[in-house]
Amino acid sequence: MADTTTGPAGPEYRAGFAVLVGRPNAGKSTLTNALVGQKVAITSAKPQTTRHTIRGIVHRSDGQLILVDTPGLHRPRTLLGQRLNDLVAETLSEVDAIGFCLPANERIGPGDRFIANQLAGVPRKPIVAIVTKADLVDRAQLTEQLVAVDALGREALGGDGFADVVPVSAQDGFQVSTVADILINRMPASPPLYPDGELTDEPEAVMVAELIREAALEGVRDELPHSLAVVVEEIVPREGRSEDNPLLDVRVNLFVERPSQKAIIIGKGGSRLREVGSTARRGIEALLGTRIYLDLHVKVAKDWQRDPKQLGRLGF
Ligand SMILES: Nc1nc2c(ncn2[C@@H]2O[C@H](COP(=O)(O)OP(=O)(O)OP(=O)(O)O)[C@@H](O)[C@H]2O)c(=O)[nH]1
Repeated sequence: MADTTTGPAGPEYRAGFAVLVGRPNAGKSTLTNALVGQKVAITSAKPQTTRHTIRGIVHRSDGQLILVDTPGLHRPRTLLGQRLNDLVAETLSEVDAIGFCLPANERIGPGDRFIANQLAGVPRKPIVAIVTKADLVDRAQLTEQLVAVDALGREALGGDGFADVVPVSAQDGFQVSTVADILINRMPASPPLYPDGELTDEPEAVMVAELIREAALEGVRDELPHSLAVVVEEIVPREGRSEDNPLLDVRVNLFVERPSQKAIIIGKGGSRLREVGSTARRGIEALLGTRIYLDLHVKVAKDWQRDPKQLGRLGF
């Protein structure tokens, strides 16, 4: 048997799972990308350690940090919100550390307090407060926010509060490696859980949907935050193509809630949708390693967030 605490860098090697939580727009996805340093790549290796979607893996000589997904912690206003919260609670109980993201440029609000109180219910888990978007404030404001966040931790969690409070800017790279240091230090001693170079094990269709969602939201995030669902209907090889020149047909539906949102996605004369299509297509071709024909349809599914049947169809 191999020594289970020895990794490439010797006995100090650590590996485990972390999740980033925080209210919508807190900067979780941007920080994940900055930590991982790349977008997604496919992997076939799947250790049986987690049932959750892996967003990315930070590989370092002293450890490995596996960032699992949480769809965001929301106040349960809608049915979708409740389902998300159940999922979040389950994820929180299974990770080794939690990173709680709070933007430096916004006052701590009821949404943050709600999440802090939820975190207080997770037993004996290191919770690191990450003050994001540090580039948007000056030093004095940043200090003030760090103090306020520290106070929130003491108030909500009791005792010393958060395990750490750290500022970061994912945008200009300030302190990104410090955040990785702090989280890796909270991981158990363990050999690497994934081979190097493998970033996520999301099924291809989920990653295809994510690339399209990202392209579709680019520049219009404020207008369409949680009202866009992307469903990959099929990914099939085009018939009659030779083996050395394959083409995949990728058919995708984008669901929005209102005709006005459909108009935003499509743009004047379809110009925006064409742009979304070509941006997403480049990403998908790189991901799948083959040329694709991308067929995008935008549909209105009224109030889909509140309809259990629709939720099932959309994969929630
Ligand atoms: N200036 C600045 N902007 C940032 C930084 N990190 C994130 N942002 C911006 O903040 C917005 C929200 O960032 P996301 O990473 O999408 O936030 P999120 O927490 O994943 O959001 P949800 O998916 O809604 O939960 C985006 O417009 C980002 O470009 C940062 O370090 N500096």
